[in-house]
Amino acid sequence: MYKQFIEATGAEMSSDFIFRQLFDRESCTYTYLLADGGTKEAIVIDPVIEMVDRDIEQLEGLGLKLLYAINTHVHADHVTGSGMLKKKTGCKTAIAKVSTAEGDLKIGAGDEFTFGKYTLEVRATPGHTNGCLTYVLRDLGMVFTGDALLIRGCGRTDFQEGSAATLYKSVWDNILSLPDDTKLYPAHDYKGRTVTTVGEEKRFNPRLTKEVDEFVKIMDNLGLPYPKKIDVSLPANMVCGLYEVPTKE
Ligand SMILES: N[C@@H](CCC(=O)N[C@@H](CSS)C(=O)NCC(=O)O)C(=O)O
Ligand SMILES: [Fe+2]
Repeated sequence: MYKQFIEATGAEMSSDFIFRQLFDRESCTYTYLLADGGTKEAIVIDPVIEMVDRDIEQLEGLGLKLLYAINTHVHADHVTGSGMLKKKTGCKTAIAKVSTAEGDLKIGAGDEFTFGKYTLEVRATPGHTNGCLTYVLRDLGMVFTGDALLIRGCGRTDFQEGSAATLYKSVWDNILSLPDDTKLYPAHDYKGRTVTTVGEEKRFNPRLTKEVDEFVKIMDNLGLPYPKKIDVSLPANMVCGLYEVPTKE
């Protein structure tokens, strides 16, 4: 009876799941730490170089072993901490193959990361950049969207081979097609919000609820200034952040 209950609800799967949503105030970036509390194996999504010591403190405090530091895309606004985490913990880095960035694992749609009993599925969601990936933790209905989908918004499409029409298709086919109660965790939020759901975004996203032609017009007229750190971030993130990093050994 109890076993049937846990099979139906996924309770066994989630009872020892460790999850931390960590924030970098400067770039408004969310870094996600996921782990299996049983095996202690962990993954970090979208670390920020200045926050690596915080991430390591979290991992050590929870007694976790970091297997992978993975990126949703080549970020334009901050330098990734994935290379630094590799240097400090021995984990593997990962980034989309089509981005042509360096990383231990050059990944794409259909690839998977396993940590303990959990599996993160890789989906290609290009449009904000050509190499944007979304990570789906199906068992727990949690999705890490990078900048493809932001809460009540989406990533800009005016650089890094961005394309509004491509982004629209990516998001509708690969994210908003998931069950309505799926939780969506973005790479950034500029208004203090932390999480949304597929159902909410299908109803309330002011851009993505429009027809594709109107969406493209909206995206073509955002008029956003370029991220302040774009010139530093792009070359650094092509090598997982290990670029002109001062060595203090
Ligand atoms: N002001 C910030 C950059 C803000 C920005 O451009 N954010 C990106 C995501 S980081 S590539 C974006 O896609 N925003 C979409 C939006 O609608 O806000 C800075 O200078 O770093
Ligand atoms: Fe981005």
